[in-house]
Amino acid sequence: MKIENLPNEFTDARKVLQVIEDAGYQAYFVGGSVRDTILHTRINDVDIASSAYPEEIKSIFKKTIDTGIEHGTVTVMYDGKSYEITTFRTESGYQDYRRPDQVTFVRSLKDDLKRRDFTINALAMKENGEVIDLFGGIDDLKKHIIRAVGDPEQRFNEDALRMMRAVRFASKLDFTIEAETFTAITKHSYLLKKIAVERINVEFVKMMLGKAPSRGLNQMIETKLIQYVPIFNNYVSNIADLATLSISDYLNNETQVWSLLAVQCGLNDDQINHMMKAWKCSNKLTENVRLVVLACRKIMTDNLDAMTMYLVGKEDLDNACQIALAFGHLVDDDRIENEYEHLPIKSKNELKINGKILINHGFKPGPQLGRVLKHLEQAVVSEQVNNDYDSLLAASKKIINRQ
Ligand SMILES: Nc1ccn([C@@H]2O[C@H](COP(=O)(O)OP(=O)(O)OP(=O)(O)O)[C@@H](O)[C@H]2O)c(=O)n1
Ligand SMILES: [Mg+2]
Repeated sequence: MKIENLPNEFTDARKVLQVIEDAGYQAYFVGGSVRDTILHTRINDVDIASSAYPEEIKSIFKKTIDTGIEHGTVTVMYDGKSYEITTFRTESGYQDYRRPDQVTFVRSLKDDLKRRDFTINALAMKENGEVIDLFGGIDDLKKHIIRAVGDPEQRFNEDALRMMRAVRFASKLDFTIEAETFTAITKHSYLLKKIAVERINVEFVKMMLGKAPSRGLNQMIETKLIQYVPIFNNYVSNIADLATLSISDYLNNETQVWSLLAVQCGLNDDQINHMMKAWKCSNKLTENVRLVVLACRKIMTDNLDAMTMYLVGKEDLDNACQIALAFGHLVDDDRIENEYEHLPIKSKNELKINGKILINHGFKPGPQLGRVLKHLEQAVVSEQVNNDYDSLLAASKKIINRQ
């Protein structure tokens, strides 16, 4: 196969391949970028592999950075852009099911491709668009199949994360997992215990945001991978129920993914914190998920009030609407957006009074002042007090007298 019009992502990188070839070595595009070009889908990153050893790459280009030199990766700066170039390599050892004990640089493309995870990822492409397909990757792309390169058991023993990658690609592309590969995952699913949660997280979220997340979830249950991921091992029936919904029509981002799961598993705030910690998600993301879940539950019980909209904010309100839609709730998102737009204020900075002004009016600095401002915020949002200086000052005095 030869691809005539390479996507723009390759335009500059082609020059780098040419420079390496002119120096007498081989260089190819490898991995996801070749797969996605054949599928006509968006390319994530362009990886380059070469027969040149790292030291040789460094002697060809003026400016390089030793990114992961022990694994054979050098970053090359060329015409103001950076490119990661990895020497063809084989790997051996894998005592810990995630890292090779030894990486050996080789000159043969075939040796490099045969240690890769799936046939659709073991394609290489020359600078001129010619695709090298040594393991039937193009055929599998056509037949919509995820198939391990060579012996699937060996591939999963080398890196157990690849089992999650299989369900990720099956969902992302809406492909089936070939029978032997599927059986090998079922047999080795327990090895996922060895893998850092951060790496599982990346694949899991990509799976949920794929074309066929229900397929991915069902495969995680069938292969028992679900038993070896945090939290959801205790919610298998909730996950099975989730897989019956057409969630892919609604999910667009990571916040939605975790919020959907939290609502489906009926988690409270403490449990959401626990889930997010167990999956090593950031505090910021956790905060967003708590807000989205709060809003989503109110939307689904037709209880959405001004203060919740204010607290949650526009972006997460939109996320909450999407989750409610995914659960089949009829959501009038235009109405909700309109109500949000008409809130008297969107943030406390918009209050026509602040701590400093109140202090000038004789209020004492300290926690009590903070409470007064909080009250004012609530009163303005729920339209009990107008957002003007005089009304706010009067309301502040009333609040202080009450306390
Ligand atoms: N556990 C892994 C991870 C990666 N790879 C190989 O390294 C390539 C690049 O990996 P990565 O960027 O993680 O995946 P992509 O296939 O490029 O997918 P994405 O579009 O998400 O970048 C893969 O195509 C595959 O050939 C592998 O064999 N085993
Ligand atoms: Mg990639």
